[in-house]
Amino acid sequence: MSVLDEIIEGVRADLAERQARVSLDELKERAARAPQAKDGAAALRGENVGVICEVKRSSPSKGALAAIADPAGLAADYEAGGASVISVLTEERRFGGSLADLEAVRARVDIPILRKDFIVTAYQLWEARAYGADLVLLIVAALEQEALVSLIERAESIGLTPLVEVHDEEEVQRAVDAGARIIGVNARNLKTLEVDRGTFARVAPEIPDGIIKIAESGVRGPHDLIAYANDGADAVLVGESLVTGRDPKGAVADLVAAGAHPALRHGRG
Ligand SMILES: O=P(O)(O)OC[C@@H](O)[C@@H](O)c1c[nH]c2ccccc12
Repeated sequence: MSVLDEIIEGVRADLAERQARVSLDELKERAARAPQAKDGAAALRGENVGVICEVKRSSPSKGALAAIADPAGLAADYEAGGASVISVLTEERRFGGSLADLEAVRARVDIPILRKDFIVTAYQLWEARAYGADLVLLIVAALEQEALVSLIERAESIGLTPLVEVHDEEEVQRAVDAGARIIGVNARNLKTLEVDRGTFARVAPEIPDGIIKIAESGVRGPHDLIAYANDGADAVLVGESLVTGRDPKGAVADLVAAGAHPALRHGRG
């Protein structure tokens, strides 16, 4: 069984428990009371290279990264540094996240929030909305094509913006066929957990114009953002280097400043 399969097995077990506790109707009522979803695509389509900053305590590849006692405080630092979007890991077993983290971050920041999890059913989309997310990650490698199509449609119908994650050219084709408008190329292979920073440059040319392109994983600082931007990234998604650094706000500000450099505009369409 691959790491991805193992993660999803755990996610399904935890999901079954929540479904037994909270009915879909209750979730929908809660979603109706949540603040209206913000436009996630608009936040990523700006002139400058956007920076999606992640709240992430641990990962299957590295184990514990940072305790993050105050996820909302960290997210507020990201926002103050100029982040376009906050990504909140809600997977519990391997990433140490929770819906409580999502809720706390929502209460604190005004910019759009991405729920980062392994979404396999519509119930999780309603959770995302109920706890204040504006975008959701949908991982092509984790979903049958039919499920991918229906989750994209359902997400959009309840106001969520799907960020569809791919790892290779074939998955780009599936994402495009399924109607993705934002595609994230993850440099970390979820089956082997290895990071290959060349993945984006290889895969991004297969993404049609008009679709927002995000480079995910492996950004250590401004030089990696610039490299991804030169290969056509509209935004980058950064976790580890921010949560393990001493000055998250300053680190985000440095990335944002690099992403605002006029020279980068030529490489992107
Ligand atoms: O910590 P990094 O290397 O900066 O990567 C962040 C993000 O790309 C990574 O956390 C991620 C990308 N896709 C995912 C899917 C599930 C969980 C996590 C992820």
